[in-house]
Amino acid sequence: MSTPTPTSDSAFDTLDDLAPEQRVLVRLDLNSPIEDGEPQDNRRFERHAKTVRELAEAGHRVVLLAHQGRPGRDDFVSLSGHAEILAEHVGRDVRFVADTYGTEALDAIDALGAGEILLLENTRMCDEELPEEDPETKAETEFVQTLAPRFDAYVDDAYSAAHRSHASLVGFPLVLPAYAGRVMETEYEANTAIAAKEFDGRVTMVVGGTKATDVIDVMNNLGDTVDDFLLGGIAGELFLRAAGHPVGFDLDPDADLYDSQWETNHETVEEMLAERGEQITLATDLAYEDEAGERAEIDVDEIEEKDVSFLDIGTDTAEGYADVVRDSEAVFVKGALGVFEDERFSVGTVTVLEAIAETDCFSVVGGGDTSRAIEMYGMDEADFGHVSIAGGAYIRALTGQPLAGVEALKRE
Ligand SMILES: Nc1ncnc2c1ncn2[C@@H]1O[C@H](COP(=O)(O)OP(=O)(O)OP(=O)(O)O)[C@@H](O)[C@H]1O
Ligand SMILES: O=C(O)[C@H](O)COP(=O)(O)O
Repeated sequence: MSTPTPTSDSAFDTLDDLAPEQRVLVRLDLNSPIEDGEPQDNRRFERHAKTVRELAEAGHRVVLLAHQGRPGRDDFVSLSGHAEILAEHVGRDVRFVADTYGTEALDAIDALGAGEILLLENTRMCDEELPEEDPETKAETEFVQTLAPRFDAYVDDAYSAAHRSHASLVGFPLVLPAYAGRVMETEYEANTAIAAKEFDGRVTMVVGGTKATDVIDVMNNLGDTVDDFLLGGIAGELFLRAAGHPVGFDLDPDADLYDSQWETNHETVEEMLAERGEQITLATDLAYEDEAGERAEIDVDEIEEKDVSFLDIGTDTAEGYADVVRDSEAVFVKGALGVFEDERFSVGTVTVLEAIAETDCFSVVGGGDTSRAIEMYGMDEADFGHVSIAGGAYIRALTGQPLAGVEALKRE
């Protein structure tokens, strides 16, 4: 395992460039799963806590901005619970004020002492935050114009939200000296490595999960960089269907996993198989639930009827993929190879992740859902080069698209 580390010639000014005793406004991404109205602890808290602790220990006054959910959805809640979880990870008190830039927020900011930490309310509760607009427009909003004069510096740690051109992400870098936080630096380095780094040996990409269009875009963008794409999940089944196997169909008329994605993507998938099929490895066996509720497996060549739902790649395929991983210099993961949340169907995802963990390769594991398999099956995150906390931003990086928040932060 080799760890991607920030380079000294960073694209950004970083915390190393920050003057002492500043009033800093810090954008985090604490967007989390919500259960019964409460945020659930996850990697994002642990990662951002390091940036926040570093700033507080250095004696800065630290004011935090973050968002949660979207208006109209169940996960659109206050950040009061987030402050408690973050405080546990930072090991210091994190005050919370249920206001973002009104009088209550401004008073709480003014009352903050050196080394103290304050989290403001969900940025998406401000009307000016969300509409996707250019940085100049966002910089002129009342939200940005009211908060900015209270601070000496803006620190952006929210790589995983950087694909959004929202006020708290792209407005402040235009009006305050802007710096990348530690999470921003590390995520940026790791997630752009596939395009930016030169690898001498085999470069492998493991792709699966439920979003076939994302997978196809990633494969098309990285076709000249990656030697082997190892496929699984829904995306893998759609490729098998294009290769003529009776898999990758919605069997339940209410389900919408395969057929609409097939309609959108089948011509592209057929072309990809015809033009560069040698780069693309498909499962040779698949797993399903038999009548006794047990995991059962079948060779793809023996599947004659479309009468079962497949929930994982088979054991032979998983071992073959693990061999490719062990022979790779770099491995990137986007999406799970099966429904790993059910232990019976975790074999593909876990076998491949364990192979990455034991191989001395450069590795990045991304996708909000997929990276949960690491702790769920007792693997040590330290055995991976980088486990990304980004979902949509990771996809955009892998498909070669610029991220508005990253562009706004880069040095002129
Ligand atoms: N054969 C399958 N049938 C149904 N679901 C599957 C199958 N294979 C994998 N999955 C599901 O794919 C999910 C992970 O893929 P997803 O497309 O959500 O990608 P991600 O990159 O991890 O997450 P995100 O894009 O949300 O950050 C897992 O929750 C897993 O249960
Ligand atoms: O959780 C995420 O991926 C980011 O916080 C972005 O959230 P959004 O998709 O609601 O904009």
